[in-house]
Amino acid sequence: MINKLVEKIKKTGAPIVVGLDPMLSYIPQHILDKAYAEYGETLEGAAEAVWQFNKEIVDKTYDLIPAVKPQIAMYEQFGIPGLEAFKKTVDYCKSKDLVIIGDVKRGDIGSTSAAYATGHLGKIKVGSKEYVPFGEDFATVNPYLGSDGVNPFIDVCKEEKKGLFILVKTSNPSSGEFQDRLIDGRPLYELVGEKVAEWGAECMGDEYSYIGAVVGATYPEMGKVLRKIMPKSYILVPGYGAQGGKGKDLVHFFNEDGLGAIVNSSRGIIAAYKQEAYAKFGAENFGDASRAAVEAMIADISGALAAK
Ligand SMILES: O=c1ccn([C@@H]2O[C@H](COP(=O)(O)O)[C@@H](O)[C@H]2O)c(=O)[nH]1
Repeated sequence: MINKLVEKIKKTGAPIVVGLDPMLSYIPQHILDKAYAEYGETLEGAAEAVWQFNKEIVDKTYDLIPAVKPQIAMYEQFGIPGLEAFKKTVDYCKSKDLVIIGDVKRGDIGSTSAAYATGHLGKIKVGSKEYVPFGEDFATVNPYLGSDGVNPFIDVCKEEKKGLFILVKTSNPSSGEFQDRLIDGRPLYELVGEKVAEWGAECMGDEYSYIGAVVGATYPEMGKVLRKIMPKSYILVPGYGAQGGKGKDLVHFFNEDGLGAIVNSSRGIIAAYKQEAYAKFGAENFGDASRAAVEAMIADISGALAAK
């Protein structure tokens, strides 16, 4: 799957991911009204609105982008209907040939990680039948339980040709509380980065490893150091747009080949119609606003890379 991701990035010229993080407050009223008319003001109604919202955004952007990143928390908040909307979204994105990064941030003791890995990246046998539970291509993994919490994910990736993005340095303001703590004079995130490079070396695709890392756009200096520590790992970079990251901050997340990083924006794309810059589209045309925001993001990042 890493080969497909790299190929799609080269083909689109867009090292970006659209984050499908739907909140009811981002969904235009006409979509909510229609879903509630059909299903009532219920979890089912909310999940239907989420699905219709996602579908329009995917329809308006899929030809520009290599990948999407549905954030499972935004679906879990609507319970079982929300998870059904997550699965429907994954399947729809697959039908559009997009690479799907499940932002699920899982990780536990080995036996539990194995079940998470099966659920998100693998297949499950039930009697004589085999099922694909959620079917993402990549999953985000929390490595802070250590190798035995990560290895079951790697095993499923090897079997299924899938991939991981392992949390190394997260984009949030307090990520330094633990991740920047010094151990033998080195910040913890660097040690985790070294471990990602080690795991990744055993899991090479054609050019890059299918074991990647998450490093926040909000910490460009650390991104520069981590790029060197993990030269063959793709870096998923959240924190662009709504969290303040800009193209010019991100150039050192990329390798000299112009590859090696993929930048996520969620609210900045899916709720673009609420921003002044895209207000002219109006809520009715929110998908067109998202498309314009994707185009602006591509121009920002490729402009910054060209000026590097
Ligand atoms: O360090 C991290 C890891 C994951 N995320 C996730 O990315 C998106 C960001 O959303 P925006 O609306 O573009 O801010 C969201 O799903 C986070 O859970 C992150 O932000 N930082």
